[in-house]
Amino acid sequence: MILYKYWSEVKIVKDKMRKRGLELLKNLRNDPKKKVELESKILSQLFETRIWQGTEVIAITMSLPFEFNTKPIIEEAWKTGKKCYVPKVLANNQMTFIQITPDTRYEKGVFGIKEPIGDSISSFSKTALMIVPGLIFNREGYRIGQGGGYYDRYLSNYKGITASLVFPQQLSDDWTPEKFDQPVDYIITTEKVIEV
Ligand SMILES: Nc1nc2c(c(=O)[nH]1)N(C=O)[C@@H](CNc1ccc(C(=O)N[C@@H](CCC(=O)O)C(=O)O)cc1)CN2
Ligand SMILES: Nc1ncnc2c1ncn2[C@@H]1O[C@H](COP(=O)(O)OP(=O)(O)OP(=O)(O)O)[C@@H](O)[C@H]1O
Repeated sequence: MILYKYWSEVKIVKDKMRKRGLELLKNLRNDPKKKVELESKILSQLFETRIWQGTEVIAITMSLPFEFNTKPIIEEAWKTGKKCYVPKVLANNQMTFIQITPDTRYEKGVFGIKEPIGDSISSFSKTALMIVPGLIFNREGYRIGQGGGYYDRYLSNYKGITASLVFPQQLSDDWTPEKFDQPVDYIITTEKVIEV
């Protein structure tokens, strides 16, 4: 961990790391073979965990092309009888989760992220497993996301289990989390599952 002279340096460093994270994900997208190879290793790690096997509900994003492809996870969840929920962005940097099924229709929201059409109440049990997106992660489970604070806000009231799927290059301890940053419970990498 680094000590900062000025509080604002924390934000400056986080912002640099965020840019770096975005850049490395975009580079990985340009090497689809490598991306699929890393993703399938991480998926095998995820599907072996008891947190995956033991949950009946998952909350997950509809991924953008440069992000970890979540489609195989949603399909595996349905195949094994789990319910899936995805975020819908609301006003004031809040979000809610809506259940999807193979029949769900989508519209594009902010950033072109697919969101289910129509509204429905978010309600999933405390035993849900939430797969949390991010750009950079440290070994204590703290993350730097796209910068809206959506997950930090949501997770501050969330009681279930959280895990993130992390490419090797996304792991970095060269930054300091802020007071409001919410760590995830599990970091799932190509080689191992880190319980923080
Ligand atoms: N696939 C996917 N879905 C996701 C996320 C994600 O990281 N990936 N999110 C993870 O959080 C939430 C959406 N995140 C968003 C983050 C920023 C902005 C956005 O409009 N940013 C503006 C201005 C930022 C601001 O006003 O604070 C911008 O960047 O110009 C929108 C959505 C929920 N869904
Ligand atoms: N619980 C909270 N309540 C109110 N504001 C918050 C909360 N958590 C974070 N914020 C605000 O959200 C802003 C963005 O936070 P940050 O830069 O950590 O986003 P991020 O973690 O990258 O984004 P995300 O959580 O959407 O992936 C910060 O300016 C912060 O003040």
